[in-house]
Amino acid sequence: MEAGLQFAGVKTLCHVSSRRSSYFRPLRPKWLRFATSVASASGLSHSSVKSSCRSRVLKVSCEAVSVDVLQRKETENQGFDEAENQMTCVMKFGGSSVANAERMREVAELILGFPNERPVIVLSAMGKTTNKLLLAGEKAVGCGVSNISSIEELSFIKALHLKTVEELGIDKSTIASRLEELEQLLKGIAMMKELTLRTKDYLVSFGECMSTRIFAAYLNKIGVKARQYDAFEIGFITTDDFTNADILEATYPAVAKKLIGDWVYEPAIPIVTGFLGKGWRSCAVTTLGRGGSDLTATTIGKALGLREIQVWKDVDGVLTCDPNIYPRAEPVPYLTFDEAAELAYFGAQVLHPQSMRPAREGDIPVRVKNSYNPNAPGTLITRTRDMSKAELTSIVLKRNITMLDIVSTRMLGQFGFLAKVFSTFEDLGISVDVVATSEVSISLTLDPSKLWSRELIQQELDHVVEELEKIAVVNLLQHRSIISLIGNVQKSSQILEKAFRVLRTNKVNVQMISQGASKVNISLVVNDKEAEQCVRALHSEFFESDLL
Ligand SMILES: Nc1ncnc2c1ncn2[C@@H]1O[C@H](COP(=O)(O)OP(=O)(O)O)[C@@H](O)[C@H]1O
Ligand SMILES: N[C@@H](CC(=O)OP(=O)(O)O)C(=O)O
Repeated sequence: MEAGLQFAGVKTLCHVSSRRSSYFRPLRPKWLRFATSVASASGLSHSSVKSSCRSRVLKVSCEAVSVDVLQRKETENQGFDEAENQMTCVMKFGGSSVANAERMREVAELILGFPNERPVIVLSAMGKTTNKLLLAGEKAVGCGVSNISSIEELSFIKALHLKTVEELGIDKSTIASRLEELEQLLKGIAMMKELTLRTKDYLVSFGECMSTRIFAAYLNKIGVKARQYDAFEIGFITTDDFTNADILEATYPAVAKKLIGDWVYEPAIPIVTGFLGKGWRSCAVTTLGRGGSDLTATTIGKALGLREIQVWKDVDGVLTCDPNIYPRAEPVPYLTFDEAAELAYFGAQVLHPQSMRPAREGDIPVRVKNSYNPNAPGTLITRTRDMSKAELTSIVLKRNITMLDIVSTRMLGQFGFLAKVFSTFEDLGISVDVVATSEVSISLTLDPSKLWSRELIQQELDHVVEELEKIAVVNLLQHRSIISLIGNVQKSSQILEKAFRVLRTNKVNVQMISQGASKVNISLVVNDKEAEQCVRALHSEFFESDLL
């Protein structure tokens, strides 16, 4: 029996007989995953996969072929157990999961507790290191070069990392040069008296660069082969939007090629920095926005075609609302990618807003788990789920929103009004979140993540209003919140009936309502001051009324 990897023009790249211990065992999903990874690693997009009882054929859409991974193994003429033992999943651990030496030990144990998995590990910076680095940078701007070593946050970061290294019994040299470089960088910031977005990204990268080095060294020390990777060195190519960069397509084949190539050469658990990338023009370190390690994990999952992506947090999964607002929030067992994306986009801090995109594209399940309570089932996020009994899944709050009411000054029926409004936002580079329209009026909210990360906010808003006032009467409303009801919008009447009953009882006036095209989200805009109380009341109604 033969299996083949074929490329467009039906060029056979290699045939491997099943008599030998082979790369490809026909009809096995593992084989198919591997072949897909190799195609990706070679920069080839695969267009179709065929299978028959005699062979599986992977067709790809271009002829350029460089499958060095295969060729190397063929010449070694070995069995391809490593390929059979491809990496199986990605496990991402957030800052809270790797906050100190004890937590790192527990995470190592947790990973080793899955003997059937061969994971890629993605780590965030230890504990609150990212916040501390940013604060240290801000202080450095004004404190003078000679005072750098007395910045409290720098001392804290040094002490935390050195203590961790010592407690784990690994060599100080693992991070010593990083700490020295960090101090030099802060001196540079003090000298320049400025902290640009580009420098901010370089500054925060020290967090992930140190946590991954420490963890990889610890695994090696306890006899588990591990290899540390800086994402910006292995093909995480991004836009040059410092502090909020987007991952570019070129990332997938590059990352697959590097990780699979190294694994095949000598298997070792990859320990990859979350959150970081490399700007395609600047070649400087970029970051993917706060919480961006989730996106690193899903990107690797898609790049390698892994079976599962796990994100390990400090809560029992995605909850029915933010536990900081309402501690009785409950874990949500199942979500679709659409629900999770909407939930993340509308402010649930538990997942990075862009992180569902690669998982959805690669159709790879995402499991949100608690590293403090590994036995809890967590949340499983997949393409589809049984919605027949689902009503509301989760309630999300996004605070400090700016809302605009725009009413056309022209006659009813004037075409082109909406186009003019949106082209104004496009010209000013401002994204819009929630929209409700009639023919001559439009209410919308502005995306705070795009807006608040910039300076000159008030001037920008004034400018927006000035531009829009050329065609409309504009009312700017600040200090609003969006409450998003995520769930089965096929039951929207039922959801709205309950929601409005609660809001009426609480004497809350809804200022705008919108149901997104994704059909999983109804958004309500209310005053900031009333928002938390609304979320608590809605939670009681939707998730606890059975208990009363
Ligand atoms: N709907 C929600 N479900 C779960 N956690 C939420 C939700 N909304 C907000 N959170 C907060 O998100 C935190 C987990 O996200 P994050 O801090 O990014 O984790 P990590 O740093 O471990 O990746 C939780 O501790 C919780 O306070
Ligand atoms: N360290 C980065 C990236 C990240 O993803 O962190 P966490 O997984 O702890 O949210 C941040 O704090 O934003």
